[in-house]
Amino acid sequence: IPKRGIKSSKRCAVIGGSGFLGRHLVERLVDRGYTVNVFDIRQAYELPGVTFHQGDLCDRQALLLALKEVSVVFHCASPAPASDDRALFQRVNIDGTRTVIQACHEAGVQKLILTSSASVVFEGTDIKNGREDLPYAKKPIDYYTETKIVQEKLVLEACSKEKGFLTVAIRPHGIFGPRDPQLVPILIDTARRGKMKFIIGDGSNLVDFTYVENVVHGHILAAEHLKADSPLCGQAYHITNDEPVRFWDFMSQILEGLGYSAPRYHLPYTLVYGIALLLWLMALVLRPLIRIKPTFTPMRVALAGTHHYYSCARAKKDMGYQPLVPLREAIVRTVESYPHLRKGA
Ligand SMILES: NC(=O)C1=CN([C@@H]2O[C@H](COP(=O)(O)OP(=O)(O)OC[C@H]3O[C@@H](n4cnc5c(N)ncnc54)[C@H](O)[C@@H]3O)[C@@H](O)[C@H]2O)C=CC1
Ligand SMILES: CC(C)CCC[C@@H](C)[C@H]1CC[C@H]2C3=C(CC[C@]12C)[C@@]1(C)CCC(=O)C[C@@H]1CC3
Repeated sequence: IPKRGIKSSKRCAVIGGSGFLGRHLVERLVDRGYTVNVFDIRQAYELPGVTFHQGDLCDRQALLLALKEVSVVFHCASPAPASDDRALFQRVNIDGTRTVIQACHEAGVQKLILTSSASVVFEGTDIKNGREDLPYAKKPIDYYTETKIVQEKLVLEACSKEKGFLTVAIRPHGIFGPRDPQLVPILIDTARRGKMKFIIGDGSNLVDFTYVENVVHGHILAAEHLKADSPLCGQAYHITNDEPVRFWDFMSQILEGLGYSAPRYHLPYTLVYGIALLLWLMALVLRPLIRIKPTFTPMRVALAGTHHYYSCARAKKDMGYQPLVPLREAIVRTVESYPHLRKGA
């Protein structure tokens, strides 16, 4: 029988706690006096006050061991978007999230905080100051996004005040910061291969990039404000730096900060998108024979060439969210954290 109510509210589990966001979240939770269980397919580090449970979140029995005595669960595990593996996304993000919800019920967990994504409403066309009531993308831009939509719906629909199980979804966008395995490493790899010479479109499109510590702050605020009588129950919240920036200015600042040239020449958006689509289709057809990983995927081109920034008004109103680290400072800290990616290093 689940024992709700007698557990410490500062005992939590972070599923995906070995990952980029997960580890920053774990570190902050420990600083705030939480006892943390990490559940992940890999153990990436050790930290006093943190117990590691290695396992796959699709394995309910393994999860149950990590959720024992836990009152709050943060679920921030996902296969990397770049894997582009439909079956894997379906298994982990959809079936696995069902298993997480079931295990939370069995273990008597009181709160589940999901890391969703602002991309659940993005279809490859402009979004300006988008609010959470925008409809989910009818034509999601890739398999990753398709399964993030289903995942978010599953978690929000599971919210039940009657059962004493409360859920909320955090939708960050373009997370960056120290130890990020995606944005900066992919950008620098592309530059090193001489492919960062072009700006896709006219370069004026505004986008949200969110410093990892601000994303962590949003998650902890959500967990601490999520109560049966709070407006957070079963809701989604955008968490960004609240400072939309030109996509190409942001990329240029990172590139120049690490000693690389910023892109200068312009290419028409529709041309690059068309080529990316063609390459993606070719890669799909050839997959049984050879695995090709194009750098400029349709998803990346759409992200690089359209406006997509989101309003955080709901998070400000319901949980008092304000970004802790402004964009300028966040870029400086990020650039300093990658000495090994500097030009010539
Ligand atoms: N990085 C970004 O820009 C954004 C990320 N997100 C979401 O934030 C969350 C965290 O992303 P990142 O930290 O960037 O990714 P990450 O790849 O660094 O971390 C994900 C973690 O999940 C773990 N994991 C994957 N499959 C698992 C499984 N079957 N069982 C247990 N653990 C598993 C991985 O081992 C990894 O440690 C994800 O849910 C992602 O969808 C949302 C918006 C933007
Ligand atoms: C090759 C260049 C045109 C772009 C290099 C940078 C990109 C790798 C990143 C720019 C925007 C990022 C982003 C994500 C991953 C990394 C970028 C494409 C996400 C897809 C990660 C997962 C999400 O939920 C949404 C993110 C949107 C922004």
